[in-house]
Amino acid sequence: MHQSSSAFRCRNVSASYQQGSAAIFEGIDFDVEPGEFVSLLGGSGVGKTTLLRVLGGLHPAGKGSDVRFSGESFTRPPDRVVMVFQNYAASLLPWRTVEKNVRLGLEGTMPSGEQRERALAALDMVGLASNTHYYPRQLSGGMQQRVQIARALVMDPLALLMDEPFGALDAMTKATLQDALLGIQRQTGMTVVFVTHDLDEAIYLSDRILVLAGSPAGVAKELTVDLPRDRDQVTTKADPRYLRLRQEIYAIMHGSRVGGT
Ligand SMILES: Nc1ncnc2c1ncn2[C@@H]1O[C@H](COP(=O)(O)OP(=O)(O)OP(=O)(O)O)[C@@H](O)[C@H]1O
Repeated sequence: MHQSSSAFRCRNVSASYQQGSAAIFEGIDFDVEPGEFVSLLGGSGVGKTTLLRVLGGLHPAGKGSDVRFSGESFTRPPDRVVMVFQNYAASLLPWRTVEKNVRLGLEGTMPSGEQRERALAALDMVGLASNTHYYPRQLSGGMQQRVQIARALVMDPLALLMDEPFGALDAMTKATLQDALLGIQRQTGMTVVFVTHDLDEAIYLSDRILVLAGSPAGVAKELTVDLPRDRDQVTTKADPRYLRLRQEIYAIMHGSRVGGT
């Protein structure tokens, strides 16, 4: 898996659900650099999922929008841009083993041996190398979400678009998967755009955070997370810079100012 000149570029991006109806968001401008981890953070209904779907070519951007991946505009999902959804349980096929679920996207594109090799490599990355023959019903929620991530990784993505992938997991499992994701990103160099409404999760994972707010929504704030990489659930979250960012973002999301900055 390799890094290339892939990145998102958004200018004046808007979207709505019906022609002529009010925009969910408008005037959105941002770039995502190759290998960067960017979170879209905001309250429920602000439009995070819709924006992610626009980046993934699954929802049309409004008139006058300019959305590009690797310098190219698109109207369908760009090659090697892969989505990971929150609802992992519903998207695994119960009659297929873990390995067969992961191979799904490769079928018909390469010989069986190669599919298997790639599936096993992806499962190894998410820590499921010894569970390849399990069926989804034999897996915990966290393991099912690991399978989903492996299913995305097997496509050799340049960019992963993740929609609250850990939203339904307990705190412990969530923390473990956050660290697994950071490890995978370091290893692959892929670009990640991550939707969450959990500000701690956004700070812990990201290089940069875009806070969406308003109706129609816009980018209320763009913050660089100046915390060292090699993050750790305990020490990173005790870092004064982490706490300052947390305070600042909380104030933006709750419409008040904290600390007078
Ligand atoms: N299929 C749809 N048809 C019509 N309106 C929709 C559709 N999907 C979402 N919306 C509306 O678009 C707005 C943004 O929804 P979206 O799911 O993008 O927000 P979100 O920030 O991801 O919310 P959440 O955090 O609750 O998932 C909401 O007002 C929602 O009601």
